[in-house]
Amino acid sequence: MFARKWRSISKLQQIAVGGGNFPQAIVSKRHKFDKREANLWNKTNTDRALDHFDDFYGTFYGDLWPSTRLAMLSSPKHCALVNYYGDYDETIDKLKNMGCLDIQEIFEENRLLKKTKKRKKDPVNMPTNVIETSVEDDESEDLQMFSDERVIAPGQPNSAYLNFVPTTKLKGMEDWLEEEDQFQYVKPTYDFVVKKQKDERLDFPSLLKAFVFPRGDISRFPSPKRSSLGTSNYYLMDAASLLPVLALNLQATESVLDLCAAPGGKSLAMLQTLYPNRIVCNDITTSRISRLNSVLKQYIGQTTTWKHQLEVRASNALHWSEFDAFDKVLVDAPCTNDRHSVMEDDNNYFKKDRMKERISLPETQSALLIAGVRACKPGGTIVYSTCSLSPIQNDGVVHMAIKQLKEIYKIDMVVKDMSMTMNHFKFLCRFAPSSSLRYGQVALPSIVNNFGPMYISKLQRVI
Ligand SMILES: C[S@@+](CC[C@H](N)C(=O)[O-])C[C@H]1O[C@@H](n2cnc3c(N)ncnc32)[C@H](O)[C@@H]1O
Repeated sequence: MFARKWRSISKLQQIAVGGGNFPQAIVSKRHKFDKREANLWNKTNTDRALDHFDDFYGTFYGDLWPSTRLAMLSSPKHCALVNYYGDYDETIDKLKNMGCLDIQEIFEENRLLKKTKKRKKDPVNMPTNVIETSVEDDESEDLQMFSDERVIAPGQPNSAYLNFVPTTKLKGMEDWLEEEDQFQYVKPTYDFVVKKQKDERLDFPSLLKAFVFPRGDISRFPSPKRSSLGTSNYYLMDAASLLPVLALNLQATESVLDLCAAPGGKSLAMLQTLYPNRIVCNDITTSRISRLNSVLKQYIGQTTTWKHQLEVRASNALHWSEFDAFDKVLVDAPCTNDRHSVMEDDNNYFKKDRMKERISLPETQSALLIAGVRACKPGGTIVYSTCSLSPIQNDGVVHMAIKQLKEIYKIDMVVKDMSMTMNHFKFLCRFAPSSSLRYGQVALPSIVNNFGPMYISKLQRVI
């Protein structure tokens, strides 16, 4: 632990505490590391974020952390989301000619490949007439391999970090409390069980087309071009941001709420499916709503397709009052935005005077998820996502929300296990092993395909 902290402070600071190249034992005798003191040194916000991540994620993700760290400190990759409302076919051809890969095509190929591999494993018992059977058969095999419903029982590993530090406890700690210090307040919650079911088969929306450069290729997309309709031909976004939208498994004529929608990348991806018969894009921040509106103008343009179906709302989701109303709800919550936190000093959650706000994020996220569930119809689907690797902001929030939904609102939830589905996206993202998470999947940035971080948890409201 000391070694990690030691590496994360600058050479100058090491010398200042009598270190330099001194063996750690000598250094630690001369100067015991003090978190409070370290934070008083002149560190930038990004330094503080990295220190925090080295400690917290280093412990949680183990061997996967150094390569994730390297990727987060390197230039991110993008995908090009083709705009249905701007030279769609021509853009697809252009992207293919540039050597880009069609995410949808590879996803479907992987699904078929997996089916073929399974058959090869057991050729003797395989009746010859099923060799060309449909993809659905493959999914049903998965179902057999996988128990239909699993109950996460109290006392299983990882359950210990699932309570938050109450913000009332923060008094007097404003200068130095780390997110990980929330652990010291944590008591295991062994008083309820969470049901987990295998996720349904994902239908990749046929019109949703997004392209990436192959693995290891760090080419950049040219800026989007104006199409013949005046709209832009593609939207550049993190490919991992498509995962929460895909996890919703949108179907034609469904109603969708994007509770924290701005600046609108995921809303735009939903619109590209042409599926929803109603879509509400909500956000609390006026300036970000303006960005959302300009994205919609730039990409949807003058089309009347969405005139009566698309609504942009500027409201605080915590006061949402339209209950039991939507088939699908996306809660893409505000979070520490880890990539931003290690790269940009401005608007950084690790700024000293934002400490309270940062530490209270899980409570806010949990309240937003609860609002999203209450806005969803019974039987409907809710996807919770963040672009943080923090187990507290991810699984911790989902756990807390499920518990409160049950206790306060008498709403039962089921967690959908998306691990099988996400297997088909391994060409795109590197996922943390399922054993490290209980309620979702997390895409870890990797230098060969630098997307993410992105955590996704899929829930179904039972009643
Ligand atoms: C991660 S960003 C959303 C990104 C967006 N989904 C996208 O794909 O472009 C989180 C958003 O949550 C919004 N937000 C934070 N608190 C909120 C609240 N109480 N109600 C509604 N929106 C909120 C922020 O303004 C921010 O735009």
